[in-house]
Amino acid sequence: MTVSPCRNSFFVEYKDLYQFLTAVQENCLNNNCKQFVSISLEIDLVDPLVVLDELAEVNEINFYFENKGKGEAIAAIDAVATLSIDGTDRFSKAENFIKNSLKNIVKFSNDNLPFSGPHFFCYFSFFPKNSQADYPFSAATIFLPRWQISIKNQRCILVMNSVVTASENINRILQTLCNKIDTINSLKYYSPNLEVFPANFSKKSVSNANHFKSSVTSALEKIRNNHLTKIVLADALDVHSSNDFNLFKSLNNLRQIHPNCYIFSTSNGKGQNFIGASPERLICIHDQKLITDALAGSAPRGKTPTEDAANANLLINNEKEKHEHSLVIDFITQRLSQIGLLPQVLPPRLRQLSNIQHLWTPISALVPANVHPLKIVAQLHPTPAVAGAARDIACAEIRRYENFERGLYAAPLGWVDSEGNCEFVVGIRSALIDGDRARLYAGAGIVAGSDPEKEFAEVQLKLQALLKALV
Ligand SMILES: C=C(O[C@H]1C=CC=C(C(=O)O)[C@@H]1O)C(=O)O
Repeated sequence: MTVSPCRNSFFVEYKDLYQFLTAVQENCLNNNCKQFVSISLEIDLVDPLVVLDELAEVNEINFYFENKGKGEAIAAIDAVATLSIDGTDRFSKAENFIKNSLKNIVKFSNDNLPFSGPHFFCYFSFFPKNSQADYPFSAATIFLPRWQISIKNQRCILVMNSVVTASENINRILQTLCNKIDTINSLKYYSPNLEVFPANFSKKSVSNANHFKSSVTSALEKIRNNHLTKIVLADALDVHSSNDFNLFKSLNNLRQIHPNCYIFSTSNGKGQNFIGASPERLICIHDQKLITDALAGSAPRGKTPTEDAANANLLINNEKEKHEHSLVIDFITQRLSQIGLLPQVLPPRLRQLSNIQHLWTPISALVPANVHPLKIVAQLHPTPAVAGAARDIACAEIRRYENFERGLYAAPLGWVDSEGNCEFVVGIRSALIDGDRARLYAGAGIVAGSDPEKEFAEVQLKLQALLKALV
């Protein structure tokens, strides 16, 4: 079998790649084993969201992650290895799965390619086990994608992860890669316009306004009685559209409307997707430098610059909002210290989104090489920005007050690479999409001094920002 030509620069690497695969296969023969190869190549610039839209199949798992502000986007399509589990030890099992898989992966890559090499994509549920029996996602899913397309600094990298066995036809692997590059090269760059059509939606709150407000009132009573100091209560909105939701257009809208949020989407390979635009980074580790966000305390954006500045000023000086925020800083610094890190609290600032602004304090730390990113995720999730304080009491109360499954809402999702780099966000301002149905989720932190009316309005504001993007 001969391999037909594709992109010019691929020829440069072709000989090396052939030799690499032959050597891997020889090893498989000698040791009677199979191995994974992770091949990274630079390709012509393409929008990973377009690739996702064109190449993802309904029956395959996938993941999309974009931060427009950072000029980064990554799409992971189909899986060569997957772990789906639940339970309180889901983070440590995920860590072991990644570590064991990496022992059996051989990399082919030029140095200095961004997002090169194997990346494991992970998403977790808020609680260790979902109580809704037919909730469509496991409490933890970790996968090594078959295809990964990413953009960083205007460079586009394709990663193919594949299995090599003693009997594998190496030319077939190369032909598959070549065909994929050709297909991707033939895709048009998408014009980044907003596509907001007059919505033909019917909407129904899962709880109803009174249920939410009376839960806040009851929680405030528990706060007064010192049962807890903070609880984050969420609301869900069910939306029924006259057509199936268009994920690609909805994600494109989200990235236009929320350029400084993390846009994410993941599919379970059975037709359901979880998507959103989150302002909250759980952790990002790059070259052992960790950064995490304490994000809590909110105010609406103003309609004029003067009103906006007044709202910001009120937020920065509001004792109730500052208390709500400081509980998150205290929790994060304590939890990082417990695993031997030395957290540095950076100067506080505002995170201003299109419709809402938040108190924001980034926290940094150096991560020793022996501390896996998922150990830190396990240590931090859920922070008081999405659960409350004391955490376990708040989580038990959340189960009692909320009459829907949180599932992936407010839980970590992101990627880990083979060098200990990672990025995880908290899946807030999110929606579960199933054909023509969507369930939207958003919440608000309740502390002493919270007003049920205002908290309800804050949640509605967050839900509207998401709803506006759905088509
Ligand atoms: C729990 C959510 O937001 C959290 C993150 C930022 C600000 C928050 C607040 O001010 O209540 C929440 O703690 C959500 O949007 O679903």
